[in-house]
Amino acid sequence: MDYISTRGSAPALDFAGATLAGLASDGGLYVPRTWPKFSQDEIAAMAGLPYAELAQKIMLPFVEGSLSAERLLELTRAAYGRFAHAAVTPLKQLDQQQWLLELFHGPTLAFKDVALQLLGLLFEEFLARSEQNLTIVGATSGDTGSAAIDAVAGRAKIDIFMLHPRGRVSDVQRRQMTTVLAPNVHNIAIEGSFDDAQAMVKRMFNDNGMTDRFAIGAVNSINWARLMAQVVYYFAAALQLGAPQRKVAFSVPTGNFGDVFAGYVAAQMGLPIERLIVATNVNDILHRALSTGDYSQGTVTPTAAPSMDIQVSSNFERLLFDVGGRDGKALAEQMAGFEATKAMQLTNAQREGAAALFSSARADADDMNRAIRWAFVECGETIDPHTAIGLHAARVAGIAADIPVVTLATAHPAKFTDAVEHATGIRPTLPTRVGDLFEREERLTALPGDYDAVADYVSAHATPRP
Ligand SMILES: N[C@@H](CCOP(=O)(O)O)C(=O)O
Repeated sequence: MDYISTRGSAPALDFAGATLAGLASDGGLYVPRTWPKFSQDEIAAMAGLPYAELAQKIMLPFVEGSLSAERLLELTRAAYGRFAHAAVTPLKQLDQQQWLLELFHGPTLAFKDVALQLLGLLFEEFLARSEQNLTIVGATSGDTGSAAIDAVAGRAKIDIFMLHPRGRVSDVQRRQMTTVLAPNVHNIAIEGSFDDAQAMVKRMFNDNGMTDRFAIGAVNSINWARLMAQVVYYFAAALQLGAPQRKVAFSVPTGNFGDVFAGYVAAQMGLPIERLIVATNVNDILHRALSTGDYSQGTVTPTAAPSMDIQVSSNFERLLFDVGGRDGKALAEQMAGFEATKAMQLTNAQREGAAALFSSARADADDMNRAIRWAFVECGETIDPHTAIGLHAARVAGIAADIPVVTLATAHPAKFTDAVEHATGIRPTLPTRVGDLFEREERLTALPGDYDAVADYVSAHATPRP
């Protein structure tokens, strides 16, 4: 399988190359040249497989040429062996129609572990084949940071620099990053929003002064390997609910559009998905784009669901590319317009292509609190604010009663104790596997929201190319 850029001019790469490159050199995102397809019989035969084996089957066509089937299985077994639930992503029934897919049983209690545990191993695998080292530069609104740090802390040939918006992540989220004291881990708290941090990360990939000296790598969902690993749990859930004979809808708490784009990929591969519901908080650029075609960047409003406090959703570019006819040159112009004006109108083809599978809903703080309370009182489940936004959207989406609707439960409620206590009156406790998080020493560097300050810091601390 080879990978092409959404902006049409970067060289095509194989899976190993795309994984190490992260972002394409023309500023675009890598996507597979074609979508691999499974027949309905092939999908039916996957029912009941252990998660690591299912993951190997789903991902094998994407890694062809870079990993053997046997090696991929070793890596998926190692990655998912660290999860605290035997099913890895267990499914829970809430009522006749609503289900929760629990994605927070990994080491850092969020869905990001499902992909990043594997990505850490893939980096190690591919770096061992060459002289190359990797300077990972990432941005986080809360969950990616700790999951990425856990995945690469102490690994040879890797430095990681993780930028988070100062004061805008929960205490648990911050401590999960800043208490990892491995010498290759660098936490940077910047003044500004996640969008500011993400813009700096993307700029660094195109800063020749940096890329000449350092092999910059990505752990955000701009890295294709992240999305590939997230496709698996859509299959896992749908198979348990009767796929491929029965269609399933998914509601996805959405910020950077990576998790829900993985659902789109599952559908392209043949999984019968009724609808993908994009759930946003008041930072609703995606809801506006999908419902009116207006993709214009608003100001970020801090909320109790900080991981979704995002107004520029990187992976939306992958969808616009695919539903807009895969015209890299046209998309490069469209994205250049967005970068210059912070606004863009979807084309008719893009709107119609997206509307065929996606719908969207926006939840404010009241909607979110009501959903937390409903799950708690009516179903006996404690859910986190992000999951609650997904559940709100799932319940108002108007999906036919005979179609199961699965909300992706993206984070453990104990990552957001104050918000959950506010809605339920009960303070959730951290699982023991997280350990003494609040007793540990923290280490972080505060920097202004200024690209040059961040680039100087990275230059001073990263290992140059050999
Ligand atoms: N919600 C994310 C923001 C980054 O998203 P990613 O999926 O592109 O890594 C977070 O929690 O950091």
